[in-house]
Amino acid sequence: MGLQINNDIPLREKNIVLIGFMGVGKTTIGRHLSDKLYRDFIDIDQEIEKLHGMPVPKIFESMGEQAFRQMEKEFITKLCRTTRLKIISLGGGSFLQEEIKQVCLANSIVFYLDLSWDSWKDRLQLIMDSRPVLQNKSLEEIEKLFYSRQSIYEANNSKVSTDSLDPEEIADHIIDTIKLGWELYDPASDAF
Ligand SMILES: Nc1ncnc2c1ncn2[C@@H]1O[C@H](COP(=O)(O)OP(=O)(O)O)[C@@H](O)[C@H]1O
Ligand SMILES: O=C(O)C1=C[C@@H](OP(=O)(O)O)[C@@H](O)[C@H](O)C1
Ligand SMILES: [Mg+2]
Repeated sequence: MGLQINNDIPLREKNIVLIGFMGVGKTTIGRHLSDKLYRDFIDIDQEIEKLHGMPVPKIFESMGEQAFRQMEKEFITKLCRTTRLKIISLGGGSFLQEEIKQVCLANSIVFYLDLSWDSWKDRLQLIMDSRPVLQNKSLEEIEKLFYSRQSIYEANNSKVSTDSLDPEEIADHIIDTIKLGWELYDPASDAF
């Protein structure tokens, strides 16, 4: 069965969902988008952390990755079905779950932050300690994981190549793209 787009939500009110590999900047750029578009920002990892009162690595350690994936699924599914006008940054592994992918594509505008491996590996030290999936892996193993996940992010509405752009430039690019879409496909709406 093909994807069923939810046409009950006006395009301008759809949540904007950011996807991409760990460390590409989903959380950082989501915050910029939220400031620039005057919309609430929801970072799924941070919501799960608040709910359980511990950081993601601790959740992985004490409850296991399976439990974390289940929380991700429940959280994202509910948000996508019940909210509008939000900026939502997912965790890099969430699109591995088919149900999450489907619910995001059906109800929101999905933006892929695409960063090359060469640029990404310069960022590894910044994120290494806070990403349990990267623990105890060699650079070669991480590279394999990086490439093995690229295809899952190809399910998107739009993507931006983020190499050599700073977060503000990336956010501006996303806003330009989204506004063009609004003007083309939802010109009559008075919403934002
Ligand atoms: N465009 C960018 N250029 C340089 N560094 C960036 C950029 N975007 C994010 N970063 C840095 O990369 C790290 C990971 O960013 P983060 O937003 O947490 O990524 P994600 O949520 O995709 O894992 C942070 O230290 C952040 O400051
Ligand atoms: O890719 C992954 O499997 C994960 C990515 C992380 O989020 P970021 O993509 O924001 O780093 C976080 O959800 C968790 O550590 C697992
Ligand atoms: Mg993040």
